Amino acid sequence: MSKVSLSKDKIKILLLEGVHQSAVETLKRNGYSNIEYLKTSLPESELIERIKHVHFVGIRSRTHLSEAVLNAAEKLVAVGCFCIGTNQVNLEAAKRLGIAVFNAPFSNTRSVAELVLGEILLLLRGIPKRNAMAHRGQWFKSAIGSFEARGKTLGIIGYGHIGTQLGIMAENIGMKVEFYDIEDKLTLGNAQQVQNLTQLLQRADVISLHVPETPQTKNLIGMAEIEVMKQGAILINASRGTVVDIDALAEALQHEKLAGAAIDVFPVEPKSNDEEFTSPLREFDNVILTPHVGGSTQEAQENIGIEVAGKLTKYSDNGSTVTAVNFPEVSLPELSNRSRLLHVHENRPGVLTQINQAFAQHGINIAAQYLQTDDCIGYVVIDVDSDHSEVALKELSAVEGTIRARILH
Ligand SMILES: NC(=O)C1=CN([C@@H]2O[C@H](COP(=O)(O)OP(=O)(O)OC[C@H]3O[C@@H](n4cnc5c(N)ncnc54)[C@H](O)[C@@H]3O)[C@@H](O)[C@H]2O)C=CC1
Ligand SMILES: O=C(O)C(=O)COP(=O)(O)O
Repeated sequence: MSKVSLSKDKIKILLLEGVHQSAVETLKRNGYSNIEYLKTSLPESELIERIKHVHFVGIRSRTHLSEAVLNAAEKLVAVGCFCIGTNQVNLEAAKRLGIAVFNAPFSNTRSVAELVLGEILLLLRGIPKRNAMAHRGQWFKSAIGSFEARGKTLGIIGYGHIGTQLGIMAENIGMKVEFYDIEDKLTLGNAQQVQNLTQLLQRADVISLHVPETPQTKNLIGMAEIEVMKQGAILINASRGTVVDIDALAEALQHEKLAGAAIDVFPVEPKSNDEEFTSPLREFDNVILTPHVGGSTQEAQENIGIEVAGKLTKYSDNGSTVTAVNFPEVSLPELSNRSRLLHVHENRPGVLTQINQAFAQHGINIAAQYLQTDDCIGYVVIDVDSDHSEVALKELSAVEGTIRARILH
């Protein structure tokens, strides 16, 4: 159990993977100056050492916050994922330890959709191959294997924030859009939801993946799925590397079942720009290979920096967990002339009663109380008169089932 009551200059923040400077500026503007900024991710052993002393950590998709890392993070209050995906964090372990995790669910979605649209156009025209040949001095002027996008069918797997935007843009250039999603979705434009994945694979000229990494999406596209795709179809994956069986894709390209592919994410990605990228796809001229840059634009990164740093400062300053991905969400008013106690506990019967009884015994008046729970933890926020705050924190910390308690003045 950790108890935190610190002035802002003592709150240590570790930012990894070169998050945008807008994050640093946002934190500083809010009074947080104790920031360590690294351009790379860190291997697990080094992370375990560094994270021990840190109250907030900011990462992108490359840093793995495993259970072992989180267990070592004795002081960690929250994690900021400066991206959409949170699969790199053991969310359950973080929750059990009372560590809130935030992300930026929208800020880079447009960037991914735009990149994919460009790739669709280039692949339908066979440009990646012609480009590679031209670089080698070969002149391949021919209409063979070169098509307009107009009238072709785009099959989107995962019709969420990215899939929907891509669908609208693709319709604007005359494509027919169909999608498969495990949820019933409001269709935008003239898109049509199909009932099963096989149907989508059979009908689409281009398949683009926009699902999260989950146990269900692991190898969602393998040999059997590629087999049912149209002869000469195109496959695009800018979601997560685990979603496509890369060996199956390489084989399909070898046999010219597929006319091309664009892959931005890989089962194993280099840890830094200095490490060599290895993949069986490197040999294919008709594959656009990009180094996980779907969301890497100036606009997206700047907005993400502001958004996630804003969520971290809000949680630190006022306790709000709105949009946390692994935590009960509590929206809180500004704190004025009082102290606020934040208490994360195991969700078991009687915790609130214990708190209220302990406060009553010590004559601590509760000015406001907010509670949200999920099946695993509860998060209660209590505003008290500042005179009583230290006693209140002591009492709160002694409550059975307490995971973390902290105080804000
Ligand atoms: N390449 C890059 O740089 C980036 C990659 N991403 C990846 O793209 C993914 C999607 O992003 P968003 O569209 O913002 O997410 P989202 O959560 O808005 O949409 C995901 C959609 O996939 C659906 N889905 C989930 N499991 C499915 C399954 N098994 N089969 C079919 N549909 C399924 C969901 O119902 C949802 O509609 C992210 O989870 C992230 O992994 C996101 C941003 C940048
Ligand atoms: O937002 C996401 O999920 C991404 O995949 C982008 O990851 P990145 O911040 O570029 O490492």
